[in-house]
Amino acid sequence: MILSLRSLSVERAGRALVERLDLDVAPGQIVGIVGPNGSGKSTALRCVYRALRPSSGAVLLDGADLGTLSLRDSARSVAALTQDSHAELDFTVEEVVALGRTPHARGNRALDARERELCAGAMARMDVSHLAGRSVLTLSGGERQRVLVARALVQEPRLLVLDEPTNHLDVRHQVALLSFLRGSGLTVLAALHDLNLAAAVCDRVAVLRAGSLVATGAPAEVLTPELVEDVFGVSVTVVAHPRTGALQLLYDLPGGVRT
Ligand SMILES: Nc1ncnc2c1ncn2[C@@H]1O[C@H](COP(=O)(O)OP(=O)(O)OP(=O)(O)O)[C@@H](O)[C@H]1O
Repeated sequence: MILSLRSLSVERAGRALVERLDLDVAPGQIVGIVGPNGSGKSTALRCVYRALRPSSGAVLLDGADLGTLSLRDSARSVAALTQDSHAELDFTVEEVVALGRTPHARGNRALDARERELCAGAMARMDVSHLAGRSVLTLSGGERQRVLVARALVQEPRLLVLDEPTNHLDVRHQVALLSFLRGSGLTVLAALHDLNLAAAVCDRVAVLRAGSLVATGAPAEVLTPELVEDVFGVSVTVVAHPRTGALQLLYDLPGGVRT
């Protein structure tokens, strides 16, 4: 396993935000964490990218307790796109993407040819090459999100942690990002709100409710109408996509056909 959460618990102000969470991510797998607002998805991810220290339990990276690694060593292995990824400095897009190489750099050296190519490739992949010289302060939410994904990619991590990666992205860029992840061979742990996107992209889905794991497994096993009703309080019909066969959750929205 690249990543194992072992009985991970996080408490704040006497309340368990995450409670005895066990979760494994194998090499090349995409594992999604889904759950209602406030169920502990971001809190669990924060422990993986070391913005939070667990109250008990452990995060193992390649079998080693993450808490025993230096921050620099773990940053070489784990890249994160977070809910609080700030790009508040007046850097250009190109400069922000290049910052992804920081954990691998010795001293203040310039990027070598391979790294420059890596940055250019990640910017092209995320469709931000045309923004290279722009200040990140002037970007739209979705453009900024794509720049931050490019920065995480140039980190060449063993594990990519993504907290709501499709936030702010238009449909085209959502599909492009998820198709890229699917074909990339990257090992990914992602918190996702959209259950259809989770079903389309994840090898395994973990469902959290009030900090506890209620189900884990392949999307088709886990995302049943019963579970979605029980955990999210929403009634759904599950169908197979008529062309691709992919699992689709149809929400019973009010209204029906307008006449
Ligand atoms: N520092 C903190 N102190 C107290 N409570 C906190 C703290 N950080 C988060 N929480 C609470 O912990 C719970 C879990 O938060 P978290 O951000 O992990 O949820 P989430 O599943 O990612 O939610 P969302 O879907 O809304 O992004 C929430 O109820 C939140 O208010």
